[in-house]
Amino acid sequence: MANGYDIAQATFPYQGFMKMAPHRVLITPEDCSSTIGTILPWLGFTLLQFSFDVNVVFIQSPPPIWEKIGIHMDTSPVTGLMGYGKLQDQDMVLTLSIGLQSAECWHGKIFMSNLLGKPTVVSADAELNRFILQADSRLFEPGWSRSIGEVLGKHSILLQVGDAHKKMRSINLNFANNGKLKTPFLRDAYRIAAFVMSSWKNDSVVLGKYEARKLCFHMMAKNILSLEPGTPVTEKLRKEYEAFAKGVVSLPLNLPGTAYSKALKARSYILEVVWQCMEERLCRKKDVEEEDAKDDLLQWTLENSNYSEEQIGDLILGTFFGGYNTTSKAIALAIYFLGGCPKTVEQLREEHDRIVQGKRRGGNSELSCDDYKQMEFTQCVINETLRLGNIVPYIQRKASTHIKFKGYDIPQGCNVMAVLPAVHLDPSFFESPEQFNPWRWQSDHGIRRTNNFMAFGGGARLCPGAVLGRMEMAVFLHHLVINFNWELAEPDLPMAFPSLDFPKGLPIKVRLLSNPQVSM
Ligand code: HEM
Repeated sequence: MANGYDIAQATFPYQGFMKMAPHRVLITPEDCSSTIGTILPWLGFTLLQFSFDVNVVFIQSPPPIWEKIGIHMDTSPVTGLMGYGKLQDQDMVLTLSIGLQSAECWHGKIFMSNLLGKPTVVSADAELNRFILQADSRLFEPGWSRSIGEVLGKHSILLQVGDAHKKMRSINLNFANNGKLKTPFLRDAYRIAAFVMSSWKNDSVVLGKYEARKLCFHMMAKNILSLEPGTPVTEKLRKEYEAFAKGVVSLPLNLPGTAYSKALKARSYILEVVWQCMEERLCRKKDVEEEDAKDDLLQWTLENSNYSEEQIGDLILGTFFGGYNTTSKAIALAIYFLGGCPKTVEQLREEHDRIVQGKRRGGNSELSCDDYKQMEFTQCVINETLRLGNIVPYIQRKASTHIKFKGYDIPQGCNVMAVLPAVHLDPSFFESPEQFNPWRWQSDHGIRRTNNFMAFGGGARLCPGAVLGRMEMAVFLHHLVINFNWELAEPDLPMAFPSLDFPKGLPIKVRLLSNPQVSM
């Protein structure tokens, strides 16, 4: 790849699923019942899931014994729940599960395993993944883990089926509709990104992960509850949301100190804030003049749905989670990838400098919808970040009925896990998949389209915030490249225990460009 940057050579651990071709799956059932095959994964899994902070420390200092016997925990988002290693020179992958069979054998791209004690069909196959995503909702229902249901709430959109799902989805689609993207969202993202970066001092170190989270949090807080950045209520809510987000994918152990129990506490606090906002709005409703009415998700839902207090709470928590967690991780990953790829930054900067010059000529200061449309290379960078980054590494469903697919039987009631990175990192779909290469997305007709790109899911549950998430990423990158140079202040690899994160917060050293393009 002429322009590509080889992430693999930059010790970026994203190779996990590429080892998964059937002929490389060599562990036999007998090996599975060995001590290494059962105790280690079990122990590993328990510890890893116990608390996110413990996870990170644990992974960063693997016991030397692991190295000796040739097992290393794969810290890649690709194999979030799995350990990968070599035993007697044979590749093996162990699924880490708490069940009777704590280790399973891998047999090709579609296989049965036992995850968290539940029989699960794991699909690393592009066709089956598409089938799962696109299938009629009568075939598959949501199969997310208990922690998701309990932390996000029983009315969460991720758990809804049939008409209840359609109804909640239409509220989400209305929230993130294209019309809003053109004006309020673009304006808010522009201002909030400028606000976030205005505190970056020349030659200082900032934590990229938290800076990205600030943008995404404030975007959601403003457009969901009309909360402005910087107020005490917003800041307290932001802290609680961090705890909440960490517990969504966690072992449902309600013991003091676990990510799960912290998330449940945070959930109660956030719901109190939401309900208080609701009450204020309902009390003021009659007195408020039409033009003073809030234009946010809460107001829209109050006026246009017959949802209960509980349903509104879960809707808001879910939209917040969807909009805040994923997009901020995508932005942090983009900062990380771009930091190692100066050619991309150069081309990105050219694109954004051109936009800024155009704006100056037209006498505008903020970004317009037409400016956004010109960000073609930026969209390639975003696609590539999402392909390689795999922020949502898998999608969980449950077979509602007995399903046959290409000679495989999926029993009714069985969990199904569509592993998205397996497709995104498959060399038959993406040449040199381990390379961060935004140019792969360019084509003579604009941005290349492929049904092997599944970062936003697909079908009836396709992410309703995809366009909004992309726009936030683009606006953040706009401010970043036209104002700053940056580099990693110290090594910090993205890890996936249990969900993608930068253990040190992605410390980057930022330098103001000598001719920054906008005043912040
Ligand atoms: C880069 C950013 C994002 C990524 C990678 C992403 C990814 C995804 C994926 C893969 C799904 C499908 C889940 C499934 O099939 O069960 C999904 C669903 C969802 N996303 Fe996003 N998302 C992003 C941004 C956003 C934003 C900004 C919002 C907020 C408006 C949002 C709200 C949602 C909601 C509410 C769902 C559930 C949809 C349903 O079940 O019908 N997402 N997202």
